Amino acid sequence: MSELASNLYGPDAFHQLAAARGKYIFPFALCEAGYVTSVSAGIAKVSGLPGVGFEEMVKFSETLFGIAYNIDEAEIGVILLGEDADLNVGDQVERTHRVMDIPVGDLLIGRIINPLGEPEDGGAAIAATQRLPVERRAAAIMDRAPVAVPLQTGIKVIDALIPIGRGQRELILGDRQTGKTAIAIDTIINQSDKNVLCVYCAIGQRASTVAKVVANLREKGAMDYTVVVVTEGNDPPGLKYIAPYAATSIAEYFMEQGRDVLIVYDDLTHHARAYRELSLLLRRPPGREAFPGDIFYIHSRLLERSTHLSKDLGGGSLTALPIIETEAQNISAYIPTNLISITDGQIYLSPKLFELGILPAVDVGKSVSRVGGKAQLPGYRSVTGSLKLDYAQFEELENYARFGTRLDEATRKTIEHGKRIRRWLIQHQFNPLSVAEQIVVLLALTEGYFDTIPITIFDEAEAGLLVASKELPDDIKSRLVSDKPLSEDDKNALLSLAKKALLPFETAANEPKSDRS
Ligand SMILES: Nc1ncnc2c1ncn2[C@@H]1O[C@H](COP(=O)(O)OP(=O)(O)OP(=O)(O)O)[C@@H](O)[C@H]1O
Repeated sequence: MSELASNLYGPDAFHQLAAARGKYIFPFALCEAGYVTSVSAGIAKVSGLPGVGFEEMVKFSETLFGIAYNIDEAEIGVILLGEDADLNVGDQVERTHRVMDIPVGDLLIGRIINPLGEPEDGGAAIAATQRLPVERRAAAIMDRAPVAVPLQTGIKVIDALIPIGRGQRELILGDRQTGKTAIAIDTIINQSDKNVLCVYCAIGQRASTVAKVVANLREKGAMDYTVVVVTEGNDPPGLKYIAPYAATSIAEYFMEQGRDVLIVYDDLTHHARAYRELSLLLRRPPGREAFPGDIFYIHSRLLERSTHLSKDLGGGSLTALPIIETEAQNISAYIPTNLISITDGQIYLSPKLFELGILPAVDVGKSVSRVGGKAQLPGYRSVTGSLKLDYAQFEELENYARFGTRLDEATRKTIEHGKRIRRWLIQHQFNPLSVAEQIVVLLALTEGYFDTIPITIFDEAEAGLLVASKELPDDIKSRLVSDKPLSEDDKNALLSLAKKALLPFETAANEPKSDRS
């Protein structure tokens, strides 16, 4: 039955089967069909499909499909993958004998599609020759290689202090409107010359927000190497639920070709809510915050698919940047803690820093990268030495300094140094910096060259040094991005360049009284 049935929908395949068997088969076959017993927002209950498998696609009409999700003897619960307006009790449902899949391939680059593989950019239908199931098994442990190559984001605070490696899962979390999407988009934009393909998966976002993101990607030329998978806020919950899995299959296809891929899930809070909605409608028992018991599993099986494949499998990588929205800075809520424990680190965005205009509003103390440090370029490691510690000390001392306490010389110096680190970490959106540009300034900063420059003219001084760094010999520039630490000679060359470039900005007094930053 199954061999025959799997060919029900392909007449050519049917005749091939007949020829292979060498006997005549009637060109029609029995079809297993049931009927709809109830319909509720995004879910249909169906009776009469005794042979249906878990996650099998079922067909309601030429345009409406669903995924069999709750399999009971009497009835199955189906997640609808489209609008249910025309679906009525009593309508016929057929089995398709296949699981849900999505077109994959180079044809998708530069396109905007929905999780069913249909174009959303007004372009031609996707004529991909290959399809992959949306739910796939993650690579086995022996098929994985350690994370060893950095994924440069072009964002100073991340590349210097919370580095990300190719194949890593790094969570971006923070309250609403704290710049989460901005970090992901800047990272995509920075991949223009890095040979990294990108997949941006918008889950349950407002159409205007997605349009803005796509416009920014287009303007910066990033659509040339990006696929956008989109579901909007008013889409059925079934589409929102499958969106990240479909996007991951598209990304995995490229990874399995040996390419480096970056995927952004924006955001998994909407995904978790869509799954909660479906689970409650399917009458699955609710748990904490009314989420079903397998809410951890839906995210862990998704993020486990991001990895760095071993050389034997082509050496491709899939780096994931899942985004989660917190409420009232509560990072210990259910979904954020789940995601924190699944991923290899998190970048926490603080609304307090955002209000102060310290953008990107990354809270360095609450952010961590558990595997990226090993992948960070040695050039960074030679210069970032005490940066994190100096900054943490500054943040601690800054609180005391607020009370107007009289400060000793050492404390005052630590605070002045910390202020300059903070100033350096501020970076405008759409302004990614190259590795060389970051390391040149970073070295001068950690060596205290900026401490004698009034903070009010810090930006001008930094810009002056960046202009001067363009004159660096090419061999030094290439060594900055190599896999070797900086030699003493190179360090000295960089420092003497910094000294010369910063000289005009220095003043005799290194503690401006009008300093308000
Ligand atoms: N580094 C930056 N420099 C300047 N503006 C920034 C920066 N980062 C974010 N912004 C601005 O902050 C606002 C919020 O950013 P964004 O939309 O990325 O936040 P979000 O946390 O993703 O929001 P939401 O919760 O709605 O998803 C935007 O107007 C964006 O332009």
